[in-house]
Amino acid sequence: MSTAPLVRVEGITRIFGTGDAALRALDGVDLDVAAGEVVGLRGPSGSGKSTLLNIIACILEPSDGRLSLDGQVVWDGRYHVADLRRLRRERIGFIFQFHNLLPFLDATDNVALAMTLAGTEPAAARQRARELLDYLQVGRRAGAMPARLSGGEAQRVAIARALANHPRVILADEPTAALDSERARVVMDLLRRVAQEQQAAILVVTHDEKIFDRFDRMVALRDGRIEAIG
Ligand SMILES: Nc1ncnc2c1ncn2[C@@H]1O[C@H](COP(=O)(O)OP(=O)(O)OP(=O)(O)O)[C@@H](O)[C@H]1O
Repeated sequence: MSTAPLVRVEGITRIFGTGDAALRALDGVDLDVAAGEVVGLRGPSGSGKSTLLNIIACILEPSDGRLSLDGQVVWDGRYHVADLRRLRRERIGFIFQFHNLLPFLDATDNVALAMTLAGTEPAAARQRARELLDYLQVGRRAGAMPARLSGGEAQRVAIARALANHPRVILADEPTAALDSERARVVMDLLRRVAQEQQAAILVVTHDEKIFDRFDRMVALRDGRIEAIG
């Protein structure tokens, strides 16, 4: 296993628009996230948090800089990965503010689908889905449809789905915003456990002050630049 950080962002810049309308949403951002680390990313609205997350997820192309994942240069003026969709599916787990579960599939099948799309055989996918739901302490809701899950349960199912293909990089955009303090802490403690036990690198965008003490490190963005690291 390489000792390089799982996520390495070097001088990443993203400009939207051209000419007078050009906007530097990110301006030379450097950030490393190591295996086992849970890093928080905060900053005012419009400071570039989602832009950075989308660049690390290879959903959005940078304008300049270099992005490496697990020691491999992924972008440095162009992508060095032939199949970006496969990279996203197999190496990156994404957790959103709202769980985005498919309403017509139960909890198990929501998690299993992520695996069958990546080529896992359906019975094996369902078995691993149930194990993951147990791991996230929501196993007793394995057969429930999303509409019947509480916010905290649904978010834990969404985390199980994000973990389905053993990603080493997990990106979360406001994962606790819709949860009360206690449920938010449960979700964060589970993410910490995932980071440690699976040696994953986890980057979480958050405005949620009630979970600030749950991060190994907090990074603040302002106007597309890293403001402070604490
Ligand atoms: N596709 C786009 N086209 C043009 N401008 C964009 C686009 N996406 C983002 N921006 C601009 O880039 C800047 C950074 O946006 P971004 O969504 O990354 O901020 P954010 O910190 O995630 O904000 P919020 O907390 O409100 O979600 C903003 O000024 C935004 O308007």
